[in-house]
Amino acid sequence: MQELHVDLGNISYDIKIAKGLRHTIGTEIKNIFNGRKIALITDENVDKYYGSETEKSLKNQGFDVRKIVLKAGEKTKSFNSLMTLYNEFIDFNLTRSDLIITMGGGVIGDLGGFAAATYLRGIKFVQFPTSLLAQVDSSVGGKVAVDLEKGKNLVGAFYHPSLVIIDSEMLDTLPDRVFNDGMGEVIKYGLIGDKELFDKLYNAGGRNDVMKIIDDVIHTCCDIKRIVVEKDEKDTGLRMILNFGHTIGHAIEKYFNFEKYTHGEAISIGMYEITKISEEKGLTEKGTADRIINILVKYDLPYDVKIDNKEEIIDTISLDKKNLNNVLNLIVLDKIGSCRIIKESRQFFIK
Ligand SMILES: NC(=O)c1ccc[n+]([C@@H]2O[C@H](COP(=O)([O-])OP(=O)(O)OC[C@H]3O[C@@H](n4cnc5c(N)ncnc54)[C@H](O)[C@@H]3O)[C@@H](O)[C@H]2O)c1
Ligand SMILES: O=C(O)C(=O)C[C@@H](O)[C@H](O)[C@H](O)COP(=O)(O)O
Ligand SMILES: [Zn+2]
Repeated sequence: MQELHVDLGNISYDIKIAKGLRHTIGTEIKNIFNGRKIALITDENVDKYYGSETEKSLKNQGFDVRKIVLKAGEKTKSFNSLMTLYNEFIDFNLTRSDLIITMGGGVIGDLGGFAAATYLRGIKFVQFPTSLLAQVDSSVGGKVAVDLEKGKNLVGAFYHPSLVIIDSEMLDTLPDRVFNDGMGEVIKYGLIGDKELFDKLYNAGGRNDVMKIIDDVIHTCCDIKRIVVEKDEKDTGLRMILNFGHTIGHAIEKYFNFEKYTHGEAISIGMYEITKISEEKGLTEKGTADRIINILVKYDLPYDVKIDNKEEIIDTISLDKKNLNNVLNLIVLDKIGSCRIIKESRQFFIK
């Protein structure tokens, strides 16, 4: 088992990473929770593979479990789903001494985490991430949210889990497209802070090679995120680097109505596009954008996209949460493995 401790004073928590950990989830939960009721939130795909085993493992420890299964996909990260969850919690008489577990990808983690942050003004929750993206990124750091029609994660909170349980064997049931989507965020970690990780992924042959070193890859990404979040929990400075590629990426997701591109795909385009611009402006080492294309192609990730209405993208960028007083905080690479935050206006995106 590999373990990390996110040190945030009285809201600190552990991240546990081990193959097969799902089989003992009941015991892991028993170690950190002495209440009785658990609302287990998941989606229909994850439920199909892991729903009954997880429920059984929890019930074997004496917990009273209510499994709530939502539709899969980004559109589930909505106020409608929140209402469904709140109503289920009330029906189950879930109280502040009880627990929520989010078992799924980033959609279930972000939505269920926000439900946990707000129901009864906050009840304890555990992240049990099942997609690559959720295991390397979204389950850690406490950003929980829902989307609005106007954009991504526009309503949310910083609300940390009490524990993160990661079993990389669960990635075996991921469709290739979803696995590669998670690789978008993994590549981000290499680009912003770990050239060695980037080189490993660049030289790997694809999914099978990555799976040979998967626990180390997950540990490396979670550790980078842990260090950043410990220094800037509330995203007022350093944490913005975790948003590399997201200014454009989130706008692309929204432009295509959250249907055409997944999050990892959209930020892949965002990472390439911003690097192309920053390289042209002499802010980034020459050749970096080409290396980004090469690695994205290896994982079947897109890097460019035809946009008819560029104004709309730029308007959405104005809603980016890193914008303060009309100043855009953008993340650009110095070179692979190193980045910085720059302050710009929307002119940056207009040639
Ligand atoms: N909070 C954060 O810090 C943070 C970080 C990165 C991304 N995000 C958010 O995460 C979301 C994307 O997460 P995602 O890519 O996990 O999407 P997702 O939750 O939609 O999962 C992707 C697909 O994989 C399926 N799936 C998940 N685990 C599976 C498994 N083990 N076997 C088979 N199928 C499985 C799901 O049912 C879904 O169809 C976006 O909303 C993004 O904004 C949040
Ligand atoms: O944890 C962070 O901070 C991140 O920026 C991680 C991102 O990968 C993630 O997509 C996050 O949800 C984006 O946050 P937002 O503040 O831009 O909504
Ligand atoms: Zn992201």
